Amino acid sequence: MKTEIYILSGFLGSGKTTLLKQLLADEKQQGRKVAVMMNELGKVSIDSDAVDEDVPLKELLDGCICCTIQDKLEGQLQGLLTIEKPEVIYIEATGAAHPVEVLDAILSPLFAEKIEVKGIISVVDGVRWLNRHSLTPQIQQLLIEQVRHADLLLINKTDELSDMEQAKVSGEIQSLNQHAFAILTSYAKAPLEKIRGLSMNGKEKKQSTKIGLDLSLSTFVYQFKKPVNKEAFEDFLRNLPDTMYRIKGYIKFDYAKYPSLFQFSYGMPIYLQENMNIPLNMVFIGEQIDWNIIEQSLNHLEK
Ligand SMILES: Nc1nc2c(ncn2[C@@H]2O[C@H](COP(=O)(O)OP(=O)(O)OP(=O)(O)O)[C@@H](O)[C@H]2O)c(=O)[nH]1
Repeated sequence: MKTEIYILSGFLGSGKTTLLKQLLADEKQQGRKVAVMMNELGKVSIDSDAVDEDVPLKELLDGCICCTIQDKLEGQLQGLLTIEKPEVIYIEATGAAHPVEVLDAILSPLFAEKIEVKGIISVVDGVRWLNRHSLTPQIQQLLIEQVRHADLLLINKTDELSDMEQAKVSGEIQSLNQHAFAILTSYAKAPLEKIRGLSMNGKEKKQSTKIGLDLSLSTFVYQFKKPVNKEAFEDFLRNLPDTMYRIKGYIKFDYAKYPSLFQFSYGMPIYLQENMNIPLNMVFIGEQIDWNIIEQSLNHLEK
């Protein structure tokens, strides 16, 4: 059984913890084994009070997921997966994290096959959204990215918005992200079956258009069975669409004794020769990618 992972994204104070509490109460009813990972920008995490004592909690203090503590997150996740073996993990990402960075931080090629990322749920503070123009351009951009990359959107704090304002926020948000289901909520009260029904796996995801293209952010894990030719692999890289944001994993070239760790982000490839055998898993994160074509090309490299 794979461990399900849900990412709760959204700006500071938008209502992520309020949502998390409901999800945890529901998990308790279902009797599933749950873990929570949180990261906060400040030193002290108040939100951990929201979590029951029997839920393993890994707090990631001192920074956002995206940069300083990415390795720490990976290590903690691996620890959880090998020791506690929860059935489901909720990751409450700080308001300062970009969804691609969060996905990147949790999808390690060493244990990607043990997890199933169910989706990114972005909680938007409706009031803050309407007043966003008073925020710095960087923060406005981050708010937009969190909306654009969500699989499910909660437009929260509707109790503080008039009907007209609610219509305005939902219109703006839905025009930024047409594939995600958007729900107007007060105190993040969302139908939980919408959350449970999410899937981010590029190949399992319901295709959203006739041409079979997946419009949203999605992930894919490939396992090489054979060594490949480096020139052919580099040809494959050159033909990738610009919306392939990250690739990382282990690949073995036909001339080498051991695999190389390969990293690719925004078009830049990096190779690092390993000195032992490691399972040849490669993780892909992209948007609007036809994963069947990627899989066929990778299969072809192994011929
Ligand atoms: N009026 C109103 N307040 C809400 C709503 N949802 C949450 N709040 C309040 O907003 C505050 C922040 O909510 P949290 O759930 O802690 O938000 P968060 O996104 O986890 O915040 P950080 O942990 O700071 O990122 C709390 O005081 C909540 O009680 C809502 O729909 N309406």
